[in-house]
Amino acid sequence: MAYIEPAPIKDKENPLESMMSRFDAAAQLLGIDEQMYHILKVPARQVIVGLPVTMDDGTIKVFEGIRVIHSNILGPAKGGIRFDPDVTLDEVRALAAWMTWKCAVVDIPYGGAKGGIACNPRAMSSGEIERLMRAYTIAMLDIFGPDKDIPAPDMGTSPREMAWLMDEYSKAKGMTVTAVVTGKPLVLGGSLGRTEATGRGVMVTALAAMEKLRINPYRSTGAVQGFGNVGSHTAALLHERGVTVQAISDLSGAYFNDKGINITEAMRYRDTHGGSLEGFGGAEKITNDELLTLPVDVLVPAAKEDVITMENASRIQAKMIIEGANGPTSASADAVINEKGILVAPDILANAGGVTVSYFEWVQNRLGYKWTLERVNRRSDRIMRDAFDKVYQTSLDFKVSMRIAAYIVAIKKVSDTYKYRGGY
Ligand SMILES: NC(=O)C1=CN([C@@H]2O[C@H](COP(=O)(O)OP(=O)(O)OC[C@H]3O[C@@H](n4cnc5c(N)ncnc54)[C@H](OP(=O)(O)O)[C@@H]3O)[C@@H](O)[C@H]2O)C=CC1
Ligand SMILES: O=C(O)CCC(=O)C(=O)O
Repeated sequence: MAYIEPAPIKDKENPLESMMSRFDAAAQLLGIDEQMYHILKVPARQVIVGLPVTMDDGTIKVFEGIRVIHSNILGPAKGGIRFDPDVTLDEVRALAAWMTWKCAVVDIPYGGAKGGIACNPRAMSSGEIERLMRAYTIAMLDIFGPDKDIPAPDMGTSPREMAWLMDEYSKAKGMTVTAVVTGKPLVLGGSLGRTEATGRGVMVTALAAMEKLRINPYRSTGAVQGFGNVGSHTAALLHERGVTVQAISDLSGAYFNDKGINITEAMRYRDTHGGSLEGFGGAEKITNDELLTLPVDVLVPAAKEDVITMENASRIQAKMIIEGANGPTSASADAVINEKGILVAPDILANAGGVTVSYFEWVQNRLGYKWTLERVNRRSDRIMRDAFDKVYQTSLDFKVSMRIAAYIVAIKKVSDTYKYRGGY
């Protein structure tokens, strides 16, 4: 297949540049005019706030809180909040744009947003994190809202933080507003299935890709980088569908067993050892880079951006890469990966199960009703499979990789919406 791909970026990449180079390639193929190009490129709103927080030792530390709304043309903006020491404005801008494209790929009525605070939640007490989250919520009171911008968890945040956000927002509004945030604990109006939804979508995508490559899951092997929300549930669900998951990892390193890792045991170990796999037995310790280059059928990067780069792309041996993380492949690695004939299900398709079930959570909150797990899973599986088929067919029609095809599907939907709405 002849691929039309973005030009490689020479210097160290940042996620925003990676996102933009794929966007440019797809926009060019679609023949987007210059005005529309600029409308789609520039974020609708970017907010940076200073957040003074009293630390446990009595000192006051000021954090920088970011929220970027890339687009709200399809509906309220939607996207997670990241707590990580490496958070930058460019990263959040890229993540917000990816949310716009992701929601369009799975055809849910949301725009894209993302939030981030540069902090190290592992080095903070629960009280310090709670005060930070509440301060961020108050600072974003005019930004957030069930019809405006609806946050959710991302790296370093979980249902616990979403509960604090919901509580602080509700107190400020003088009423309980469950639909202001998704990924909440069940008791506060969270949806059944949201915790494992992103991993489940990754699994559905991997099985669809295996079908195309005629790989029998029961005779297949996999490796998953990252063992947080996305990685651990992906590993568990792939295992449940017959895949021998030979390697898992977190920041402490990677753990390899060619007979397969016991994922339930690994999750239990992590949960009883301060959230880390450090010291996990029954596996050989390898590096995260070695995990990425294992000769497996399915590779799932589910940790963070730019882990598959020009430097290691030529050593990747997997038959398919199913992107659980946002932006795990640098744009400069695309051409090498494509030349090797590796099927890549891109982030804006493969990890869309999370926001899909977040959408279901918001719908349930607004209806004041609760769906069964069976209904949530059935509907999200169908959305994920339909999106996969649409992107796959687009890649055949345009003779491009699935990544560029996903951008084509998304950009077409968002630009058509702008054209019909007009008014600019
Ligand atoms: N949560 C969600 O619903 C969604 C998340 N995503 C994306 O998935 C990715 C992971 O998010 P999520 O699972 O929520 O995050 P979590 O914070 O729950 O987990 C992140 C995992 O990645 C590991 N990790 C971090 N840095 C590295 C590294 N350099 N090498 C190897 N492992 C590393 C962490 O290890 P340790 O625990 O040791 O720090 C942890 O196991 C992100 O890109 C996020 O944007 C995408 C869609 C939805
Ligand atoms: O569930 C959501 O609303 C957003 C999840 C998210 O941040 C993502 O898909 O990257």
